[in-house]
Amino acid sequence: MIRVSNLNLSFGEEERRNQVLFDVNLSIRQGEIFGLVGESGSGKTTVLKCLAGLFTHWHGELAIDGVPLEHRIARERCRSVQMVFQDPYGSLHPRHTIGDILEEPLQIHGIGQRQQRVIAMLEKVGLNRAWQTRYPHQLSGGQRQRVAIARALILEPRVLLLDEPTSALDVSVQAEILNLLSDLQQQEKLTYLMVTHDLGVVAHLCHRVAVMQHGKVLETLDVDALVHNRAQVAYTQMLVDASRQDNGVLA
Ligand SMILES: Nc1ncnc2c1ncn2[C@@H]1O[C@H](COP(=O)(O)OP(=O)(O)OP(=O)(O)O)[C@@H](O)[C@H]1O
Repeated sequence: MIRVSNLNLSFGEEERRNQVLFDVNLSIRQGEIFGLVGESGSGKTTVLKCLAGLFTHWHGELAIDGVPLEHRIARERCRSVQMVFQDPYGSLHPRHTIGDILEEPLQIHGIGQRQQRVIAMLEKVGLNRAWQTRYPHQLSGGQRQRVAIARALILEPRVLLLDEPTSALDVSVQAEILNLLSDLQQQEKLTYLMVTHDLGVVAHLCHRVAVMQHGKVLETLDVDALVHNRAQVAYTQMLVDASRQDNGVLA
């Protein structure tokens, strides 16, 4: 469903050139929830941004559903791939109502029956039609992230790219949003590629995971193997041990 082949990306020119991705390879199946973990700065978000078309100067090959992605953002790509960002405070326009925020992508893509679609989508994410007239600042962090997820799904994409979707939320709200994402994935038969630093989230939600360090994928493994100490690479084992010591989520 998602294929990333020999993905390389650098920022800056000549002596300021900084290569941040080195021959990244990933192959994610239809209906899979695939995690990307690794230390800060290892390139996880950058991989998502290449797939979302937010970076276009990459080298290599990217494909969604067998269709190669071009080095520009194409309208059709928005229909098949959407991204949800970490910070629901920054990602919603503060002066637009929730109804406007959800309707805008439908308008841009010339899709009809917008009212019905907006209301149906609000209900899917656990809100209702009354939320249409509210503004982002009137919502809690969890409610904003529900709106961000609704906006990502309103064009009925098949792939969601999730960048730390719960890390800006209170612990009590994180589980709610993870459960919502899990339910939506099953109902809509979506494929997720999710960046997280939280191995507890990986254990709870993901089927497989790739471990990144310094812009490279060190290994890809089943979550079962991760949880049961069958990682091949010492760095992965170190992440697992650190997670166990921190909060016991993988204990
Ligand atoms: N627009 C940019 N210009 C220059 N360098 C960038 C840009 N975006 C990212 N980088 C660099 O690319 C590298 C990888 O960043 P990236 O955000 O992908 O890491 P990450 O693994 O997602 O980290 P984190 O978990 O902290 O979000 C970092 O060294 C970062 O400084």
